[in-house]
Amino acid sequence: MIQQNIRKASRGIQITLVFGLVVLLDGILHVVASQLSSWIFWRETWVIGKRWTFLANWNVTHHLLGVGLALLIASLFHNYTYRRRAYRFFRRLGIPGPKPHLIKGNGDKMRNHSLVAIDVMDQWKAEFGDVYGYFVGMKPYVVVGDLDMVQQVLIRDFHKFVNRPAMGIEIRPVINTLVGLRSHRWKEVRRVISPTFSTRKMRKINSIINRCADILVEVVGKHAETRNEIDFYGVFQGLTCQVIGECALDTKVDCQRQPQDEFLNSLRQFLKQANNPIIDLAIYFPLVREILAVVCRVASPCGQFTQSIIDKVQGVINQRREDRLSGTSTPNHGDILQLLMEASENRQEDTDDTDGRVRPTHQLLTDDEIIANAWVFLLGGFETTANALTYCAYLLATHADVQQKLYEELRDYLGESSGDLETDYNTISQLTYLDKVFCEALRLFPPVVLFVTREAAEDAQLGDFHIPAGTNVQIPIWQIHHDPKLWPDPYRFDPERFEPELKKNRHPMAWIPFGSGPRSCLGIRFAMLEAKIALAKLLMNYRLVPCERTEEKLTLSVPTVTLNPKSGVWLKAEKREQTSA
Ligand code: HEM
Repeated sequence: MIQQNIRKASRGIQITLVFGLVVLLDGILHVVASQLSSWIFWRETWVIGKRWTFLANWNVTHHLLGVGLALLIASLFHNYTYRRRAYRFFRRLGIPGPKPHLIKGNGDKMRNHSLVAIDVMDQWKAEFGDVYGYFVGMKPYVVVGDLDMVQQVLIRDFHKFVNRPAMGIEIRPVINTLVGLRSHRWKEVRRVISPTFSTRKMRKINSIINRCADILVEVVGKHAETRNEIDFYGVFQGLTCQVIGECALDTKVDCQRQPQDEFLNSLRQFLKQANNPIIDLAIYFPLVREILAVVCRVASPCGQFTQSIIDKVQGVINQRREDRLSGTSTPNHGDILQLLMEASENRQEDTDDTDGRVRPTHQLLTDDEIIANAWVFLLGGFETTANALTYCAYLLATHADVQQKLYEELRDYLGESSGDLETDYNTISQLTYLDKVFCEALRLFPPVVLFVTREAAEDAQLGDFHIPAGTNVQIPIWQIHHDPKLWPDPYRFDPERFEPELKKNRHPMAWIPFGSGPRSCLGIRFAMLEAKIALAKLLMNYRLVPCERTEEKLTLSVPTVTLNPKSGVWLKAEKREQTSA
C-alpha cells in the first residue's frame, strides 16, 4: 500500500517535473531562437526601421519561460513536502531511528564506501535498541532484532512476508530468478527447483567438487613449496568459481591454476560494479530508474557479461536437447543445469479451478527461468562460499589448538593418506567437529549480512509495533550473531558453542547465516558440502599458519549484501609431513 502510494505520488511528481522541464526547455529554445532570428531580423529591420517585431517575440518566450519555471518550482516544492511527510513514517508508528537526509534517506550511511554497514547498524542498535527504522531513498526499512519477531517474520507469518523488497533497478535476468521472483510464481519455481538441491542430488555433484578441491590442494602446494604468503581469499574464489561454473553453467574454467582467468575476473568485476553510482541514482531518483535499467543492460560491462552467460547457457541447453533427440547424449552430466532441465520437463497436469477441466500439460520452468536461475546460482554460490572458506581458514590459522583438534578428527575418519580421497556426502556428514568449526566461523563472520529482508504484503503487528503493508523488514544477522545475551564473549572463536546440548537450548533464530523459513538459502547443502570437502582436503595436507601480512583484526567491507575481507586474507601453508602432525 505504502509502496503503491509512493509509486503513484512519485509518478505524479515525475510527470509534473517532466512537463515543467519540457516547457522550460521549450522556453529557452524560443529565447535562443528568437534572439538569434530577431538579431538577424533586427540588423536588417534596423535599417528599414521595424524594431518592434523583436519585442513581440520576446514577450511570448518570456511568458513560456515563466510558466515553465513556475511549474518546476511547484513540483520541486511538492517533492520537498512529499518527502518530508514520507520521512515522518516511522515517527507516526512510534518506531525510533536515525534522522534521514532529504534525498538519500539514510542510504548515504548504508551505501557509503568509506563506512561499513555493519558498524553503522551496531551504532544504531546501541542508540535505538532492537527495533528501529531507517530509509534508503524513500524506502522504509524496519530493522527487527528481537528473535521472536524474527521468527514471526521468517516463519510464523511467512504468508505476510513472502517477498524480498523490489530492487533498485529491475535487472533481467534477476527478476526471473528465485532471488527476485515474487508471490505465487516464486512459490511455484521454488517447488520445482528445490529437489535439485536435495541430499540425494548433492551426491551427483560430489565428484565435480572433489576434483576441484584436489586442484585447490595442488595450487596451495605450489605456494607452500616456495614458502610464499598466500591470499586465501583469491584462492578460494578460484575454487568456488570453478565449482559453480562447472555445476551450474557447464563452463570449464581453469581459474584455480590461472588466477587471472577471464571468466573469474569478469565475475569479480560484475560484483564490484553491482554497487555503482548508477544504482544509487536509481534508488534516490526513481524518475530515472527505467532509463538506467536499459543503460545497465545494454552498455555496462555487467550487462554484457550477463548476456554472454545467457547466450552460453542457452547454447548448452539447445545442444543437450539436440543430443538427446539424436540419441548421442552423454547420460550422466551430473550437474545442476541438467537437474534444472530435468525438473523443468517433469510436466504436470493442471486442473482449472473454475470449471474443473484439466488444462494441457506445460513445461514447469521456461528456458528463460532455467537460464536465469543457473546464472543466480553462479552469483549465489561464488562469493558467499569463498568468503565462508576464507574466514574459516583465517580462524583456524590464528587458533592452532582448534586446527589441531580438527586435523585429528579428519585423520581419524579419513585415514592418513588423503591425496586422492573421494570424500562423499555421508563421510562429511559424520565429521562433527568440522561442522562445529564451520558453524562457528559462519556465526563470527556471516558471509551475507544485508540480504535477509522481507516486504510486508499486508498490515502486521510485531510485538508493540504496527507494521503497515509495504514496509520492508530487515533482519540484522551480524548484530544477532554478536549479541552477548545470546553468545557470551561474542567475538571469541569457540566451536564448542555448537555442542548439541547448547544448540538445543538456544533460540532457533540465534544462528541464521542462511536466513530461515521457506525462503531461506536454497544452496545451503551445496555450500556446506563444497566448503567441508575443500577444508578437509586442504587441512589433511597442509597446516595453515599466520604470516607477516595476516591482520590481527580483519578489515571488513560490505560492498553490496556480503561481508568481504577488504584486503584479502594472507596466510602461509606448511606441508603436513614436514611438521609434527
Ligand atoms: C556459505 C554460503 C552461503 C551463504 C552464507 C548464503 C546465504 C544466503 C542468505 C542469507 C540468503 C537469504 C535467505 C533469506 O532471505 O532468508 C540466501 C538466499 C539464496 N541463496 Fe544462498 N548462501 C550461500 C550459498 C549459496 C549457494 C552455493 C547457492 C546456490 C548454488 C545459493 C543460492 C541461494 C538462492 C537461490 C537464494 C534465494 C532463495 C529464495 O529466495 O528462494 N546460496 N543465501
